[in-house]
Amino acid sequence: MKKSSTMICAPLMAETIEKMVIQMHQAKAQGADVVEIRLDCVLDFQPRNDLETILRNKPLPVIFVFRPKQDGGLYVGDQQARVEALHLAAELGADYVECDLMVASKLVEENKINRNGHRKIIVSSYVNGVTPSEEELSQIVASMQSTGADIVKLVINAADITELPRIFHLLSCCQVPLIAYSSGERGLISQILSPKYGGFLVYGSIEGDSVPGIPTLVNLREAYKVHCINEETKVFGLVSKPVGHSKGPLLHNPVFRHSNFNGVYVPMLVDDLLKFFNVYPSPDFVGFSVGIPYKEAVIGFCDEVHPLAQSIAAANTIIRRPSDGELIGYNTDCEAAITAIEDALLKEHISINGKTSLSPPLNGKMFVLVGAGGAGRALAFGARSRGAHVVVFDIDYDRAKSLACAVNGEVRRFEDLDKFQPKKGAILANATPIGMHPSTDRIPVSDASLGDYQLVFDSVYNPKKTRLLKEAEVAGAIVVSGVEMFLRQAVGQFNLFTDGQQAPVEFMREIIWEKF
Ligand SMILES: O=C1C[C@@](O)(C(=O)O)C[C@@H](O)[C@@H]1O
Repeated sequence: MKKSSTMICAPLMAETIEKMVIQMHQAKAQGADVVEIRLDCVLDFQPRNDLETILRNKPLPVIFVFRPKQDGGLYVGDQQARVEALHLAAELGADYVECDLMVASKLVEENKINRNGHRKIIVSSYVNGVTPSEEELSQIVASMQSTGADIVKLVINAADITELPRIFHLLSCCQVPLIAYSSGERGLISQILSPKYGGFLVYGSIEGDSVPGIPTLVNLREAYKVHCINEETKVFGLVSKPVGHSKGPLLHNPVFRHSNFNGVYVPMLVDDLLKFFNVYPSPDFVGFSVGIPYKEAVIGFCDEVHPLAQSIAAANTIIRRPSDGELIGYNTDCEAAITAIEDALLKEHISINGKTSLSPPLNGKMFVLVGAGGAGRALAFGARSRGAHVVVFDIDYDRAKSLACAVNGEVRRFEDLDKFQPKKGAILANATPIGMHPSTDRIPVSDASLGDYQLVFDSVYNPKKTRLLKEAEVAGAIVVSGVEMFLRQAVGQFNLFTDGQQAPVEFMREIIWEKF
């Protein structure tokens, strides 16, 4: 059976009917296809009057929900009154009425007797604890369907991203229209990818009135372009922890659309890499970006590693080879960061000398690196390959030492960073997350020492201009934002994700600098 396309539903939880009416119109303007009216949130609810007002003013199809306290709603009154209100909603012409299993059979029965055409009953259930197995989930849905439900809704509370493929399986196999998802950051992709697996609808909140655990309508429409997702859509995920700071979805998704490439890029909050790669072997997930803190550890999960990533011992990109499903690791950070720094030095040279320099701009320079993790390794190898002398600082001295050794550089104690005297013309590069959103007031080096550097680079890209860069600019250094590295590594990833399609670089640059 071909499933119809997934709708976007805005749950509305205003306290007055007047506000509900305003919000229904806002939801429509923000791209909702249907609204859910939470009757249990309305103070002093007057069933007939209030339902009629909603139905008279609705700009979109309406789902009425009257959720009791035990299911996470606000209604504490009499059960009979609740069923009667829902029944009245159906009678007055609601498009959908949602109820819990407890009252489902009663409502379905009454609705059948008075049925007049299209109103539909959604029967919902909340599953707490670990997500049940695929078989158990199918049984739950079957028993819910046996109440006579037109649509079944299952809300799961996954504690780990590795539980979500069970939801995907359920959605793709289910014969009855099904809403199934897990809320929260760890469940987010079960919502975004619902259209791929044929879900009946996904939820998005209106701007300024966010609902915990679900994305906003604008996010669904604009960041994830969920209306463009279908069965064939290829999924790319950012494997990271934390992941919420990433601007990757805001960049990759519009670029996929712009290039007519049927892909979606989603944040994947991964707690355990081993469990993750065991549970996500599906060919639907065709590629990954890798963020903190996994760039080094993922090397161990790749079947093959590109020589550059191998020498750096860190990957920020993984592609699942279509022919055999093998995972291939790449590093697009290295060239991204180094060319961003080189271009800024070349530009400076031209502005001072009026002509371009013939020698590689990093050759012979001191490159002071703070942070010897995955991003730091890429910077160190890149700087070394351009002839720079690398000095490494990290709070983990042994980690700094082993990186310094690998690039024939020097290691220094982290405590000595502020009083370190660099050579004239030295570069300072921050490859730690210090200063990243939301801890934007943090800085890895004291501002007093910043004037000693010719150029300061920060791999942090959110915010665009970190405190480190602001202070470095005041101290007179050339500054290079992590945004430039982020853009360039994403260009490299686009080429790999799309099997060689040319990235629309100018379009990407515009998004990054103007829309972020
Ligand atoms: O370092 C970064 C940033 C990133 O992790 C993100 O936050 O989107 C994505 C990675 O591909 C990249 O190497």
